[in-house]
Amino acid sequence: MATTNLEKFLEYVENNQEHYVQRLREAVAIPSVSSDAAYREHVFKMGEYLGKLCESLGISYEARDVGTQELDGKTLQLPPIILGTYGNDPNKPTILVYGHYDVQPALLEDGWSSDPWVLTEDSSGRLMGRGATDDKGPVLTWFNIIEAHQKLGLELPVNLKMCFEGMEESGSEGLDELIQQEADKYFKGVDAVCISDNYWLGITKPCLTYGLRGISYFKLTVSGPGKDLHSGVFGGTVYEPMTDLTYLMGKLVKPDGTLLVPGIYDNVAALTEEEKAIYGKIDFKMHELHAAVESDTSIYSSESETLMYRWRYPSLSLHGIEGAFSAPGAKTVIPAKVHGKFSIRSVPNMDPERITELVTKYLNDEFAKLGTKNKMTVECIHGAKPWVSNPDHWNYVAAAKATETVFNVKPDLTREGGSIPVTLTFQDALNTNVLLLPVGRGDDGAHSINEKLDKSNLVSGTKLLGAYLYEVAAIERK
Ligand SMILES: C[C@H](N)C(=O)N[C@@H](Cc1c[nH]cn1)C(=O)O
Ligand SMILES: [Zn+2]
Ligand SMILES: [Zn+2]
Repeated sequence: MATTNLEKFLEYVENNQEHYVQRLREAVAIPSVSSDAAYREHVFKMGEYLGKLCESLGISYEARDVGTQELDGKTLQLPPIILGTYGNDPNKPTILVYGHYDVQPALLEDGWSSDPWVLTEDSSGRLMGRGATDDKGPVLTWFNIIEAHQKLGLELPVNLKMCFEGMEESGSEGLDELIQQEADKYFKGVDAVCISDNYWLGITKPCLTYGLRGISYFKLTVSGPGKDLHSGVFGGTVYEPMTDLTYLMGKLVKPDGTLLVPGIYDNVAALTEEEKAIYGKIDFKMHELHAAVESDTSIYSSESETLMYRWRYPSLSLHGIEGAFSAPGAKTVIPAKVHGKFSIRSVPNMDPERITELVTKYLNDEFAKLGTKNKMTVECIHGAKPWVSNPDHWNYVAAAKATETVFNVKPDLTREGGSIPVTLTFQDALNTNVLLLPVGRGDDGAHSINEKLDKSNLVSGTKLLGAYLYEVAAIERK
């Protein structure tokens, strides 16, 4: 029997694994941390790296300047949004793929086993390095797919449009405006959107993801003394910013995860019997969660409750305190100004503006009760709305078929607790279906130390996303 183009493609990918690992190694070596001004030049370098890939593969592209941002009192140039176009055949569907080329911060001293900017492969084929799974590995698969087709002398079955940003981990600044402006220009004619920027639930079963929580990220600042002070000389005689701040942070959430901000649960969508039934059918086991977090400190003992509190109820996490003493040793200091960082993961039908109002009022009320002479401010520094898509759409049917081709299994339909600001913007501004089609596993450790992507997932993910394009081209789209 004649070999199909898809079969040729799958075989090519299988035979070129080391090339894909090498490409990921080059990308991981660029520390493109978007949240830290000191790393901004590297975010630009990563954008240039993708631009060069586009050039080498004949992808027509533009590195779109989206202006500046204010960060820590400085005006910084925002990294460009890479817009690429590959193919323009009116007889083919057009798929828009999105990903991000910025990463979370990473320091060896955080506890990494090796340099986070050097991709390290262990004996089990785990490719460890910051951005390996979030989101450099998945972004590179789109280039791997185009390259494989060129080497094989094959056309892609679809037209591809690409949108890769360098600010996703810091609120996607500049992207929403660009999408609104370009909805009827660059993005015109897009039939569906595919994003690979999340993970399987566990470590073996692939999934398609149709919902995400939103995020409201807050900075709570308390200041008093004009400079850091000696705690022996001044302790007990001045109001201490850290004392006020930690008191307030302790008033935000209970250890069992309950949010303490009055009114915060008011708009949370009610749980229907129909929705409740979904959770029991998902292939997910508590031991997989325990393995992923490397402890058994889960709040809920059942799989269903755990999934509900990850996907459909809000959570509040305390992330850190900027300005506080945190080095080794025993410095006896009273920090003069401290910034507490926390975020709320929001769910349908919570509204970001209402969240900010409720949090601000609550913290001001609680601060007033302290009777301190220090000053307090609170601001939401970035946010994203929750997103839910229609998993019955042909885009999901095509992805499910591709999953069966590559993994020989029907994927689970999942939601996820993380946030990708652009999902809802694409859905609304382009009036199109958005699909999340993950490459990595639930234990990849995105945002954590020792982030990894298994080599087998890099390879199967490249096959999956390529097979998805074939299914999109073949499916009845209405
Ligand atoms: C799910 C995606 N890969 C991701 O990690 N998103 C981030 C977005 C974000 C928002 N503020 C900072 N980063 C997340 O969910 O934390
Ligand atoms: Zn991330
Ligand atoms: Zn991501």
